[in-house]
Amino acid sequence: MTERLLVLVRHGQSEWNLKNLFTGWRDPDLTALGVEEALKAGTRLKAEGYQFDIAFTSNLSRAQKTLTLALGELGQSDLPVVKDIALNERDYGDLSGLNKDDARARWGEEQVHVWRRSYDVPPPGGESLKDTVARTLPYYVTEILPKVLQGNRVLVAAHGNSLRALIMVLEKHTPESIMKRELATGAPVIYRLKADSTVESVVDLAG
Ligand SMILES: O=C(O)[C@H](O)COP(=O)(O)O
Repeated sequence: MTERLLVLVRHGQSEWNLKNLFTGWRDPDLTALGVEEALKAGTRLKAEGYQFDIAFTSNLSRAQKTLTLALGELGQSDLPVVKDIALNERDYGDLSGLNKDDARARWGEEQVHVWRRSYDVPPPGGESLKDTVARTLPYYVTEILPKVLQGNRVLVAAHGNSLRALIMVLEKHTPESIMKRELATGAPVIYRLKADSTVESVVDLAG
């Protein structure tokens, strides 16, 4: 039977997650905790018996490092890895590098929440989740999904919002319900797809 396994994992804690800064396309490294979370993602997947045929990641170091560390724990350091800018984090535009609490003090709690979690309101100079879906979904459909449907076991290491963009489609969220779908750092979300590419089962190792 064709397995159609797709595992998504958000990178471990980054230096800028720790400093509470909007990150987007900026490229901070993982913290020591982030390294631990990435290793734990690999050991948890290994403990549950998962192995992969191909992995995808973004052009940003925090996701690439998370993938490398997880693959090391899985004993799969030589797995083919495809890196693409399409899986980068949502571009936070002018907010990039600003402290999230300072932004709340300046623009108000409500406005900052809208920028961070609404579907179609972009932060100044940046991408909304809708914009992020517009760049990640075509990549998913043309590059990732065909591999899954062919029976390859696929691991994707990327970012909170580039993965929420894919999850919106996979889990059929509405613009309202996606606002509440959070993704923990380093916690794999395991999907089995049906032959028609819809989701048969999902297990979020965060919850
Ligand atoms: O880019 C960032 O700042 C984070 O990775 C995700 O930020 P968010 O929690 O504001 O979506």
